[in-house]
Amino acid sequence: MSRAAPLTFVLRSMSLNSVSVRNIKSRSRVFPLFILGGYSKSAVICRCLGSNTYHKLCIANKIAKTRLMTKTPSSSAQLHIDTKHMDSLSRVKRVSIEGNIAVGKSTFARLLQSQNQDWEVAQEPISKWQSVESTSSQAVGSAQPTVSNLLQMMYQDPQRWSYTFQTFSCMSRMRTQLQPPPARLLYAQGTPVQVFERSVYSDRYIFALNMFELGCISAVEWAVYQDWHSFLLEQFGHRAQLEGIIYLQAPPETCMARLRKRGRGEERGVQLTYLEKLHVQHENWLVNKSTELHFEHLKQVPVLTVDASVEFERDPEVQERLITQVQTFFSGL
Ligand SMILES: Nc1ncnc2c1ncn2[C@@H]1O[C@H](COP(=O)(O)OP(=O)(O)O)[C@@H](O)[C@H]1O
Ligand SMILES: Nc1nc2c(ncn2[C@H]2C[C@H](O)[C@@H](COP(=O)(O)O)O2)c(=O)[nH]1
Repeated sequence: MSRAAPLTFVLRSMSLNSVSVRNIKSRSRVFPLFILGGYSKSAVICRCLGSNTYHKLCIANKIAKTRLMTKTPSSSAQLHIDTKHMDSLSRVKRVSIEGNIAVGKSTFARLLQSQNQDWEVAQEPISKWQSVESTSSQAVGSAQPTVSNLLQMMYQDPQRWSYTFQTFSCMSRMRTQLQPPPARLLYAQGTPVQVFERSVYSDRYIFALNMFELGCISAVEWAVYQDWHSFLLEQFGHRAQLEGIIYLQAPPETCMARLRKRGRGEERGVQLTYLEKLHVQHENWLVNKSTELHFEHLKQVPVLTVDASVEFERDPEVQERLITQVQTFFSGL
C-alpha cells in the first residue's frame, strides 16, 4: 500500500455523532467523521470507510490534530472515530488564577488542589526563570554551561532584562497552558478543571504592559512583543483558551506585607508603588474592563473576583466558603 506524505488536519467541530476536520494545507476539504471506537491514551485511530486509509488523531483539549498515515482519502471519505474520548477532553475547563505578587495565588492553588481530585493545578514556572541554562560562545568543546537567575536579573536591571524576561515567561506559560490534562480528569465525575497560576494573558496585559508603561520595555520592544504574542495566540491560542478566570483581589499594602513575610530573595527591592501599579493593571483588565484586549474570546471570559484580603490559610471556615464559591463558578462554566 502506498504511503502519502503526512497531512495535518485541525478539528473544526465536534458533536456527539460526528466530527469534521479541515485539511489545513488545502484549507478547503472537509471530511465527516463517524463514531466507531478504539483509542489509546492520547491518540485515536480512525478508519476511512471504503478504503484502507487510516488516520491518527492526536488530541489536545477541544482541538484535535490528525495526521494522515497512509494515502489521501477522497473528499467524501467517512472516518470512524471514538468521540467518547473527545467528549471527555472537551469537558475539561481551563481556568487561570490571577492576582498581584504575593496576594496568595500559590496558597489558594494548593487549597484547590487539596479539595478536589477533578481539579489539576499547574504552578507558575518560577523555578525555570530562576535557573536559565546557557553556554558561552567560547571555543567548541570548552564552553562552560552557566546558570542564570533571570528573575533576579530582571529586578536588578529592568531596563536591560524586562523584554528578555517577558519572552521567556510568556513562552514558559504557553508551554504550561498547552499541556494536555492528566488522564484522571478525563474520567472525572464532576466538572474537571485545569487551573493555571497566571496565564499568557496576564503576561501581556499585566506585566509586559506595566513594564512598557514604566519605561523598562522600549516602544520597539513593546511592538515586537505584541506582534509575536498575537501571532502565537492566533496560531495556538485555541488550545490555550481559558473558560474562566479567578481574580484574587487584595489591597497592594496587604500584598506588600505578604511579600515581605515570604521573603523571596529576588523581591527584596520591590516597592509598594510597583505593587500599586500592578494592582491598577489587574483592576483595569478584570474589573473595570478598560484594558484594550486583542482576543475576542478573552473579552467574554467570566471572572470570579475573590476577596483575598481575608486570612484563608489557616481558617477552615473561610476555606470552605471559598471552595463553595469556586465550585459554583466552575460548574457554571
Ligand atoms: N489569605 C492569606 N492570608 C494571610 N497570608 C497569606 C494568605 N495567602 C497567602 N499568604 C501568605 O502570603 C505569602 C505569599 O503567598 P503566595 O501564595 O506565595 O502568593 P503568590 O503565589 O500570589 O505570590 C506566603 O507567605 C503565604 O503564606
Ligand atoms: N516582570 C515580570 N515579573 C513577573 C512576571 N510574572 C511573574 N513575575 C514575578 C513577580 C514575582 O516576583 C515572581 C513570581 O510571581 P508571584 O506573584 O507568583 O509571586 O515573578 C512577568 O510576566 N513579568
